[in-house]
Amino acid sequence: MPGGLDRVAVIGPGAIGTVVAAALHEQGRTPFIAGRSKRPELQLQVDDETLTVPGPVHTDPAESPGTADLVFLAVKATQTAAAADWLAALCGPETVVCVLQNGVEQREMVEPLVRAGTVVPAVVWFPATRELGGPVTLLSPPRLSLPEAPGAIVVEDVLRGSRCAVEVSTDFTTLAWRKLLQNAAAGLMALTGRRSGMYRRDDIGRLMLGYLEECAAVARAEGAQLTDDEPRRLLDQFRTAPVDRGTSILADREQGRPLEWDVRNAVIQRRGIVHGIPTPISDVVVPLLAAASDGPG
Ligand SMILES: NC(=O)C1=CN([C@@H]2O[C@H](COP(=O)(O)OP(=O)(O)OC[C@H]3O[C@@H](n4cnc5c(N)ncnc54)[C@H](OP(=O)(O)O)[C@@H]3O)[C@@H](O)[C@H]2O)C=CC1
Ligand SMILES: CC(C)(CO)C(=O)C(=O)O
Repeated sequence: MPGGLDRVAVIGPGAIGTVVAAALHEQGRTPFIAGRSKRPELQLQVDDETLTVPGPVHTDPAESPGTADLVFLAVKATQTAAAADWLAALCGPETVVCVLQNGVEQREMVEPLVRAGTVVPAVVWFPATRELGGPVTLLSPPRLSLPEAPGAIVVEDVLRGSRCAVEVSTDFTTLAWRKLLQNAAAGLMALTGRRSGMYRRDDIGRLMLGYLEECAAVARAEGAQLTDDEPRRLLDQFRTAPVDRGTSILADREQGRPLEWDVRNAVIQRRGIVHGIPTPISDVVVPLLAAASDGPG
């Protein structure tokens, strides 16, 4: 981690963490890399180019170089608690923690683990995949949305001019829920073991529209400005995507890892209860995802 004002760290050098680490490295801001599995370096495949981010990936919080100015947290939401020692080792009162995770509850989940510092959620719009033991592949240009909030300016400054675009929004609630709808619907792929092509089926299209209407009703109650045609627009987006386009929750299912069913799907059910909005499709989808993830059996 370089000295001065650019002490940047990435916790969780997986698909998303590697993309951000590469964007930082290309800008001369090579981050300190905090992970779970030892590796000498990170590799990112972008079209025909392979970018290498010098490591190593540190796996012991005792190896922390001290507090960072900016920490990107890119572990899965199911892994956040296990990354608490890294957060403790890298965060001081001036540290900004930018949470690169799906969901709408990043602050509630991460703030209790950051004893000092400011937590800023981000919407991660780009897909990236990670082969076990292999490089990460970037599938579309990296783009983040952040709320107009303390700390967002630090993220914007650090990534300015890099391959990872940062947008600071005055209506983050709408963006975060729009992305959550996308993730909730993508969760159906983890149930079928199929990719985007499955949304072209009429029966799945009807199920998805009903599910998205339900999610949109909860999102609106939470303050998101979603238009009536949002569910149809999203369905069309999934139907026109390449048939083999996956999603990180499907990758987790295929690799036998715990699924982010709580932050991506159950949250709609939970917030529906708060607002008195029925969520009959979630009431079927969520237990199936939870059981697929956590068993028993
Ligand atoms: N992949 C995608 O296309 C997108 C993902 N997202 C979201 O981004 C977040 C990150 O997802 P993604 O990058 O796909 O996940 P990955 O599984 O690819 O990466 C997670 C990384 O965190 C590491 N890790 C696990 N536990 C710890 C720990 N205790 N301390 C430090 N590092 C740890 C993992 O290590 P190990 O190598 O040992 O597994 C892995 O390198 C998720 O919330 C996801 O929903 C959002 C948009 C797109
Ligand atoms: C690919 C994308 C952007 C949409 O599903 C995603 O958020 C994920 O894979 O988790």
